[in-house]
Amino acid sequence: MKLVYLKNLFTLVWQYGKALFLLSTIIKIILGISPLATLFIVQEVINQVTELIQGESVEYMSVLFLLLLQFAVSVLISILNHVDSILAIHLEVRLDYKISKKVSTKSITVPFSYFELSQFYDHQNRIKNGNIGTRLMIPIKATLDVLKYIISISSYVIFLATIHWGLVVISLIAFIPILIIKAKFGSAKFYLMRNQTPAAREANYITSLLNTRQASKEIRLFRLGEFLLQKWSFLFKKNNSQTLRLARREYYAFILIDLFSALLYVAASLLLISQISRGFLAVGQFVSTGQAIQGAQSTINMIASTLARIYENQLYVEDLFKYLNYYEPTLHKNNEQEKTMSFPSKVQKGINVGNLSFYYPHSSKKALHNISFSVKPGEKIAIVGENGSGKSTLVKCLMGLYNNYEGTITIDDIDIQKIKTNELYDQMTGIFQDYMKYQFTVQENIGFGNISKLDQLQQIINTSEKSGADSFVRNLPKQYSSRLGRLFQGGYELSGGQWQKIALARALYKNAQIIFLDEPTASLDPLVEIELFRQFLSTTKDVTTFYISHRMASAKVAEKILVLKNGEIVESGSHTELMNLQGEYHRMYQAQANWYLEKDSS
Ligand SMILES: Nc1ncnc2c1ncn2[C@@H]1O[C@H](COP(=O)(O)OP(=O)(O)OP(=O)(O)O)[C@@H](O)[C@H]1O
Repeated sequence: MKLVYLKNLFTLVWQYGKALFLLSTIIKIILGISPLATLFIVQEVINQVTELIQGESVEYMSVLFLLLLQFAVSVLISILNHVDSILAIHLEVRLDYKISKKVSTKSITVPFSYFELSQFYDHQNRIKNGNIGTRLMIPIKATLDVLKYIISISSYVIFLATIHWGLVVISLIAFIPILIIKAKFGSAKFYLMRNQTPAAREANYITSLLNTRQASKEIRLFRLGEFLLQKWSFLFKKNNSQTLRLARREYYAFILIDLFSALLYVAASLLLISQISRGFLAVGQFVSTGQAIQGAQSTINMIASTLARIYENQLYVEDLFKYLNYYEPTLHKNNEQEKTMSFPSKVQKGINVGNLSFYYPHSSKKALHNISFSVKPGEKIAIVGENGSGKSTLVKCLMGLYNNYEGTITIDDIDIQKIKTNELYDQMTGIFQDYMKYQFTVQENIGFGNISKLDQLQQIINTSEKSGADSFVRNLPKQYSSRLGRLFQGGYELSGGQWQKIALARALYKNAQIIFLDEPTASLDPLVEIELFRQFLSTTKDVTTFYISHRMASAKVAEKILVLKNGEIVESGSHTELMNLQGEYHRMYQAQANWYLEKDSS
């Protein structure tokens, strides 16, 4: 058991809920002593009542006082238990909030390339499986419970020792096998869950496919329902049968433990009977000793289960802290402290890319190979090439999303890896192929492009006009306050092209010096695309623009065109230069032009 993670957890608890934790500890100590107090009171009550029945002179008031005391103690125990539960809930909610926030902060601060690692996804999934606060409270509550049980067992042992030392030995012998078996199964369960995560994640993915609107069209059209359901059943059953097998083995072991405990109980009873036959025990002592033996055995059982629970959950705690400290050295070329340079307030020389090569994590194939080019401030660059030629990868490297590349990317001779991340992103904007469709209002969807100006409605409207979104937003019932998407009540679904115009507006809303457009107009018809491009280029004259488009007619308007093939730049120049070259660009352009001509004449 690695106690260091448990210690880290307690440090956090101390940090976030010192008073709650202290109060809870005091309550556990009082509850730990309470069984001994109850035993003594019960013993006295029975002794005095027995004497009363036998006609011996006993003070009625003293019996009444003992009964009242017994009542008061049981009420106090009940109140303390409830207060303890309330304190635990407070602590749980606080921990859930603080640690969930830490986990989400981790997600938004790790390098983008972490999301290419499936083990990072699996780890994230394991951590977020269930309520974090509840899972963290289990070892905390359990540790405090162990403290309570140790106090209780000590008091039972002292009590039993006053009767006969053999009773102490019998009670303690029960402890060892119970502890071993429960710890063994606790760890087995955790490792099983860990091994099951990839299959569970895939099963969850299939469930989400079966339940989403987006997938439901293809599922019906291609009649995928039955196949996906079978795939899900296979994964589900595989995990379930492993879980059930372990549960069966665990319960067989528990049956053995119960048999062993029963045997020990018989031995203790024989010892008690021999004590009575030799006249060493009064009725009250006999009853309370019986209670003490049972109490000791059940407390031992509880200690063993609770320690096993701590063990099982400390593995979760370990997993959580490992996630919070997850660090993939190869994906961190420069940490934030080393990023000391500012982004030029106005780019003078431009961008220079030198011998850029890039591998995706855990991939042996180069996605980019020896890319070199330079771009003047305000220049409009089109990147063209066949599917998989490396266009999006190049754009992501230029955006600073990946930093584990070979070669250099500089802006006014400053290595982008040395520029403070916030400043870099303040000066860059863009729209991705898989842009987001935020299920929020239009104003938020566009305003997210410049979060500090989220409430500047007039500026949002101006930008929306530039992207061609304003005309249909005006027709929505609540215009810019209309919620988009169907996920929440009252949302309006847009067409693919309309969503794309909203995403384009979001990209334009930031006054950045560089803009990246990765197929920003794929959902628009060609004429609208060209018109939008012209409008866009005229309003963003000073902005250095990189755009990827599969429509060669759009690339034509660029000042410089980069032609990518298998991760390399095979040609670069203006449209006229490249057409004269009669190479790859010419081939692609002609192919598209012919296609349109053929379509026209048919
Ligand atoms: N996340 C990833 N992990 C591993 N390899 C990837 C990843 N994304 C892309 N690749 C690979 O990198 C190469 C370049 O992909 P990229 O997406 O940059 O191409 P593209 O030119 O933008 O293609 P498209 O026109 O289809 O969008 C491809 O071989 C692709 O398989």
